[in-house]
Amino acid sequence: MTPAALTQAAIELVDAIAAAAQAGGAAADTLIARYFATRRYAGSKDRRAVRDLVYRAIRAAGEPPASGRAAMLLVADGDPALAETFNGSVHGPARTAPDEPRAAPGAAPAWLVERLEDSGVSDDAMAALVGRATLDVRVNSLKARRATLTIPGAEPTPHAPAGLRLPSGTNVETLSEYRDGLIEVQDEGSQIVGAALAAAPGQRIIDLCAGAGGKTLQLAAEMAGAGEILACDIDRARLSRLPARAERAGATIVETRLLNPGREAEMLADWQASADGVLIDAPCSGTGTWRRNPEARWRLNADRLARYAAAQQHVLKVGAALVKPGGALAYIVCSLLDEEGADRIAAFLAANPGWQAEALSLGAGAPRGAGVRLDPASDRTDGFFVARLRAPC
Ligand SMILES: C[S@@+](CC[C@H](N)C(=O)[O-])C[C@H]1O[C@@H](n2cnc3c(N)ncnc32)[C@H](O)[C@@H]1O
Repeated sequence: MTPAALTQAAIELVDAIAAAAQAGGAAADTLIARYFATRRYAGSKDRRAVRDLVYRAIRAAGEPPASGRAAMLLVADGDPALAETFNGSVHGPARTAPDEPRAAPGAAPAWLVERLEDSGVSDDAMAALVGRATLDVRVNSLKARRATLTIPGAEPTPHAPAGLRLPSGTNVETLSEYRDGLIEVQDEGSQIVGAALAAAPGQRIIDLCAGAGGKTLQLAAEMAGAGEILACDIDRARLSRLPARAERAGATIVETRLLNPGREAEMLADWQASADGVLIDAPCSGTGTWRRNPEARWRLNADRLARYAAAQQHVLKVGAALVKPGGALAYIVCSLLDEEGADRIAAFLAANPGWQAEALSLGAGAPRGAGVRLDPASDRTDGFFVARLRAPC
């Protein structure tokens, strides 16, 4: 494909991605894969180049752009070679008109910038939220030690004891260490907050919002494969991926239980007030993971955010009832917004006298409300809020 044709393809894709984000449609990666499935003439180098342009445009435009072309022109303003591809050639974009509008630059839509500012998120952290993510894996201590793994280009992550940072673009799934369950893809921030429960061997632990089990497998490793973990979720597709991952990781103490929304307490009656620890990796807006899905900030609106807060309050209530007297509850969201993090914990503590927030020393992050917050500017991780609460005895 010619450079102009690459630009045109990227413009078409940004159009589709912006429309889908606002209509609750497919994610950018899915749309890019679909686009190329019907354009076999594009080689792998072309696909990489288009994908790179698409993500540069998504990252640059804070508000959903009026068009893919307006977003690409914004990027072209800082890239003369890209600007030259607006040359009116056969498969390329039309020439730029005088005073043609550009998409609005920024880290996020204005209403979200305001909410992030209200949550004490600095300009640097906001800009880093849409930067490029690192590629981190967690060494599975059930099968391996970080010090003895020799993955080309891998460096220990600065804070998480089992983390390795791989060169960007590494195809992890082709590594024998991955196939043999010695490593799992997991951002360093996720490893740091996942350790906040401080689960120990022999304990009975519930991972209430386990999804496909990223943190369940971490808990199993921290527990040295001794004890019991019940991994739950309301999403059948996600939870069904966990048993195969657990088998690969040698995590034999994990059982799964699919919950019906609204009937969680009933379906967990056998675990009421009996868990040593409950991990709640709550459903959230994912503002902390925009580095990986920058179009997600075009997807969010105030109603959705309010629904997340209600869901968070709900899972906190369900999870707290499962903790035994004196047991621990760790609450995590991959968001920097107080309304999903610090405010949810403040509301829980106000409504549940006797519960106490504990000080956390995670080696990263900064105090926020009753918990700790990690951000991509200070910690070079995805953004997270985490708090650990102790149940009354
Ligand atoms: C942030 S994701 C979990 C990610 C996962 N812990 C990991 O480390 O990969 C949040 C999960 O909460 C689940 N969820 C939402 N509402 C729930 C509920 N009422 N009970 C249990 N799980 C719920 C969602 O289906 C989703 O999989």
